[in-house]
Amino acid sequence: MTDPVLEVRNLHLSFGALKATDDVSLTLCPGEIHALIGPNGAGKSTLIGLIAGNLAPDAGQVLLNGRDVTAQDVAARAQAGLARSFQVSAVAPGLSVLQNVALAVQGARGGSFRLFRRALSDRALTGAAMTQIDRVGLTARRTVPAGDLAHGERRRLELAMALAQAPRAFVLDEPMAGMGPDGAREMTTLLDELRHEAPILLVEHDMDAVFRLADRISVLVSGRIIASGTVAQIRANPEVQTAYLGEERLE
Ligand SMILES: Nc1ncnc2c1ncn2[C@@H]1O[C@H](COP(=O)(O)OP(=O)(O)OP(=O)(O)O)[C@@H](O)[C@H]1O
Repeated sequence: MTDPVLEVRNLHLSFGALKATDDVSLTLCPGEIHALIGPNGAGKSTLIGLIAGNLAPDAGQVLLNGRDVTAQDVAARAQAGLARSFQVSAVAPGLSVLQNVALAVQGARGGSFRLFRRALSDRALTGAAMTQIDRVGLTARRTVPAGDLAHGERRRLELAMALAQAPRAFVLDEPMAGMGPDGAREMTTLLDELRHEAPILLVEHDMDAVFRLADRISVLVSGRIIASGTVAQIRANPEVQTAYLGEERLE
């Protein structure tokens, strides 16, 4: 079996008496989309925070490419290849799409942001940035200030910035949120392509998208993973139906 790119081992985190993360283990393997679903308050954001390094666990480990990163902060995990997108955003609204992505490329190469102006006139940098902009379908919008983008375009910009960091794993927090049906379909197609770049841990409430994209689904309820399996297994799991999906949503 291929080694997981991202592995979470027996993570625990309590807020006072509340067990927000209760002995959670999961893996993310090359090429896959592993969806994490669960009702509001199940602990999805907490788990993402533990994986990305915003939160420190009471117990357990996070491994990236087999290396224990539990003691590392957000920046160190990002440098190690963990690309988290959508809730924490570094998009500068006054800068163009191209400038934002060029800065992300520069940051990934360890460049100093004080060399900002030089970065924007560096052809190698802008060339690398354009490659990612083309991939997410924003070529025609490259000179537009990020602050003027429509919601779905902004999400694509954030993906281009994540791609610029040559990620080893994506952790995506509700990429379909706030999108209409067309936007959600486009994002679904894009994520389906990106999984080959780096596997995706996907937190998403849009069950159509989850059922279309996920190779595996883990269901989180009250901080615990109550089931993990393929789309077919999860749809057929009676405990999942009771706890979360509801029979009507499975039809
Ligand atoms: N900093 C905190 N202090 C105390 N309790 C917290 C804190 N952060 C989260 N919680 C609680 O932990 C539980 C899990 O919350 P979390 O936000 O991780 O759930 P979620 O699955 O992401 O929910 P949603 O789908 O609504 O975003 C909730 O009961 C929440 O109220």
